[in-house]
Amino acid sequence: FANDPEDLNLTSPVNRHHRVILTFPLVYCLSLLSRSLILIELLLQSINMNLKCNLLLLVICVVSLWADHCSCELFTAVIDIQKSLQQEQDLAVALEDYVSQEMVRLSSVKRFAETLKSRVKTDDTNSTDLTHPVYAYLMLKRLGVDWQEHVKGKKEELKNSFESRIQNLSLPGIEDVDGAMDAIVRLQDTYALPARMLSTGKVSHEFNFSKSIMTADECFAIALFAYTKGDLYHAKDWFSVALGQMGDRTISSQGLKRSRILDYLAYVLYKQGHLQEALALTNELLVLEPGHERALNNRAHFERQLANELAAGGPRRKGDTGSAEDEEAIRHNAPHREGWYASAEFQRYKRLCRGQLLPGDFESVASNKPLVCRYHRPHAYFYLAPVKEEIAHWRPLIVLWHGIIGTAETATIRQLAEPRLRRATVQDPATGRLVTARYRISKSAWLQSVLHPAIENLDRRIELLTGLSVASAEELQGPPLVCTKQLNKSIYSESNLFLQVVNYGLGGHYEPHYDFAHRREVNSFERAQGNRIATLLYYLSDVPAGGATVFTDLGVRLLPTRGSAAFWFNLKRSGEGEMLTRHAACPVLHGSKWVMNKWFHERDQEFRRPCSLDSNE
Ligand SMILES: O=C(O)CCC(=O)C(=O)O
Ligand SMILES: [Fe+2]
Repeated sequence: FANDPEDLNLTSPVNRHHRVILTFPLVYCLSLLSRSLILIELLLQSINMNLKCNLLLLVICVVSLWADHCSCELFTAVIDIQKSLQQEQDLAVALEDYVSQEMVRLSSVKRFAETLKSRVKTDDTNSTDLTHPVYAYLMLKRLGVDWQEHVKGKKEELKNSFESRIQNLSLPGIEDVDGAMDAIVRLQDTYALPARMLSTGKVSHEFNFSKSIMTADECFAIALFAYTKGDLYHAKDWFSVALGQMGDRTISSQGLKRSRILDYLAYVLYKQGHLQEALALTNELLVLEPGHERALNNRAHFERQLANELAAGGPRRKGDTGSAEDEEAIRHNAPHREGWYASAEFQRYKRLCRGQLLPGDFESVASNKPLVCRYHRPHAYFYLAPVKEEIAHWRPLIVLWHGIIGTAETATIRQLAEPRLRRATVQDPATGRLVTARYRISKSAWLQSVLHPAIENLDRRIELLTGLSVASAEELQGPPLVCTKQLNKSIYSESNLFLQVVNYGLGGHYEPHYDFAHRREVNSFERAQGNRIATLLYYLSDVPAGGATVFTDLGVRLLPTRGSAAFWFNLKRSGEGEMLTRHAACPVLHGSKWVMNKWFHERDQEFRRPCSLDSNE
């Protein structure tokens, strides 16, 4: 059977060449890429058919160029995506130039072909003549070299000049389109957004981009993306929307066939146990393409299954009916959700991101103290301008300090960080190596205090505010943990003040984690500076939708506001990690989220935050 439910890969209508389709632009947040490709398509249509093949090559060449040269992972920082918008015009001009040069070249090739043809007609050379060395030489030259020079030489020349021109642009790559699709599906999953809503550019009640209505092709590509990842739940949603966007058409303007969507959708429905619906769609497909072999097989298979079920006493319990409960069950059973993504913690994380608070959230187990907002004067420095402190949680203490960093300061820091942004990494606990990961989508830059007086001022302010020393605060980006082995104490006290500035990407997030290192981790912070005793997380931007910082074990949700900072101790006074500080950055739904981390280390805090004999403190 084509549709053996045990064998997804074999029966799946997806094959490798679908990856090409996946490279097409689909997501409004990468609309520049989408428009570039539409431009290519328009150029294709507007010129004569002879050029079509040639230009198809051009498209392939552009796509492969993107794949080759762009390892910059634009999707991992919104600021980079914004910058690449400027490239669109340059790409359009480069393509237009290339097309006109190609047209000149092709007309010369055409002329050459005509000359050859007329020569053949008038030439009376016969095979005996070719025993003559001069005749033979002329003929061999003509056929061996001359035509190649005419056709191949110029082509290479044009292609190379076009390629080098394109290489100077930092265009998005295939990984960016994949990253954008991944982001869409992540946002959909985290914030429980229906594909229909997203397809019209609506990510929340406040944000509705009517400019960004997705076409059937664009929805289909996201569906395929989810499908290839084994995420049938979201694939089904997007295939359905793609079908809806087709209206009555049997083929879209970009060549997507209705039958193809029906094929996938029927299969996904079947995999989810919705036999009746799968059969209905397969029948619809067969009306369009009566000879469709897989559909014929499938129909027979579905009918047999339905008959078996009927014989066994009607449809299976809930499940074939597409009820909400069943959807939920499928969602949990979907292959890619096993383990972590199906865990209670991940569900709690998503709930907190959505802002669905439950009784007990924000409440300290060990304290009945009410949460308060107050003016805080930890030092005489703050006498005239007290800090606006909001207690978000008592034990462990998590506070928000509002207006702790000015708008001009946030702008300066963002400017300093921008050219230094690199894809954020995480440490592989087993090897100690820094690696990129899907669970952390952002770019970060490390700024030294001496870089700008604004940072030095800030450091002084936070030393007075937290009572902690910044002398052992985080060192160098690459790789900070490994570096601790090589750096000695004197280096720390000289180049001590580093800040990590982060710009999140599309749907950018950082899944639940601890900021402190576990003892079992290779290269844990222990050696030179000690572990990360506390975190100060500055918010350098507002985030219009999404992007909250959530503490999954405490049920605490902090909303970023430009100029505020969150502070908490990662370690107990005994030096043990505070396991309740597990926290995460929720996916950014809309906007460009900037944060800055200051990680304080244990060293130099001995007298500022002395140990306690109480192991719980
Ligand atoms: O951006 C946030 O909200 C949290 C960031 C964070 O936890 C981190 O960078 O370690
Ligand atoms: Fe963190």
